[in-house]
Amino acid sequence: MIETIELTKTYRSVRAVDGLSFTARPGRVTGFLGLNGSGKTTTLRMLLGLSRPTSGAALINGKPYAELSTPLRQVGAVLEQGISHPGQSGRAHLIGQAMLAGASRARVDQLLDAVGLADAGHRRTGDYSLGMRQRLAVATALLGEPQVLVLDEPANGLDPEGIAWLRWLLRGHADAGGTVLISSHLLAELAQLIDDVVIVANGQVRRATPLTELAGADGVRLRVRGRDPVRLWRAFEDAGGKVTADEQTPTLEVAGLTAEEAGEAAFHAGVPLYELSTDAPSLEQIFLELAAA
Ligand SMILES: Nc1ncnc2c1ncn2[C@@H]1O[C@H](COP(=O)(O)OP(=O)(O)OP(=O)(O)O)[C@@H](O)[C@H]1O
Repeated sequence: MIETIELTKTYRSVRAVDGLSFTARPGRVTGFLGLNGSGKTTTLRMLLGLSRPTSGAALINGKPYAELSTPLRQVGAVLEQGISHPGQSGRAHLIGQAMLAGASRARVDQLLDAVGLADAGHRRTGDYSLGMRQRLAVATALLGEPQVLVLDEPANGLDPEGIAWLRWLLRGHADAGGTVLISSHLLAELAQLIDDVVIVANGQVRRATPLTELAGADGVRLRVRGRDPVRLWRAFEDAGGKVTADEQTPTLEVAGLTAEEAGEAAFHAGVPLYELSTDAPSLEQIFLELAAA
């Protein structure tokens, strides 16, 4: 479980994180989304004890990172910066980290296999591609078999196959009861993966909701064309809809009514309809609207 409570971080005049409160729950993959500079990395760094909050709290399983008794066994992290020495092999890097996390060599080999680096384990990490470095970072995060995973832009540098692999891995972790928090500035990249979404802008939460409820009924617009647009307009407004017109065509756009309600209203007004369709905004559109400061 991950929780931030009124979390705030200021750098001189910049409020990088501004009273941020959200929860990422076990069994769920939570997407932490915002445009560049919205405060995601700063928040994750505070969760991982790499930066101290100006005020508020960032908690892993109910405690600040610094108070966790066995942090590497409770939380695994993939951060943007490289973590390994370029001259070291991937396997040597993992063995060094395994000692800190109290993990065995058998676990190192098992993880190299699980992240698709079994054949590249002996190669210098300096020669790894960005995607391979991301895979190594994921293996490092998993060493201590932590319940909580925090990943900052992990899809960076991964090809479609790598993204599919990451999705499979994180889904499995959450389905086994783990908590996964994953940041990105692209909703499209995560839409197939996440259960819940927390959208931030200017260091504040704009929306925290299950992904399936992000669009909500308010987001759906109807496109309606009929014989008498003026009477239709009035009928829809009388039924509680909010109507706008497309200037180029006699088509009305209606918010706040279902297709059934609009059809009934047109019928009662005695206006034949030529077209009635629903126009749901894409998740990306909604995200961009919410994320724009
Ligand atoms: N060490 C620092 N000193 C001063 N300002 C900082 C520092 N770290 C972050 N900031 C500022 O805080 C704000 C939030 O930055 P942060 O890196 O958390 O955003 P982000 O959402 O992770 O962005 P991105 O998607 O580009 O990684 C930005 O305005 C940034 O310039």
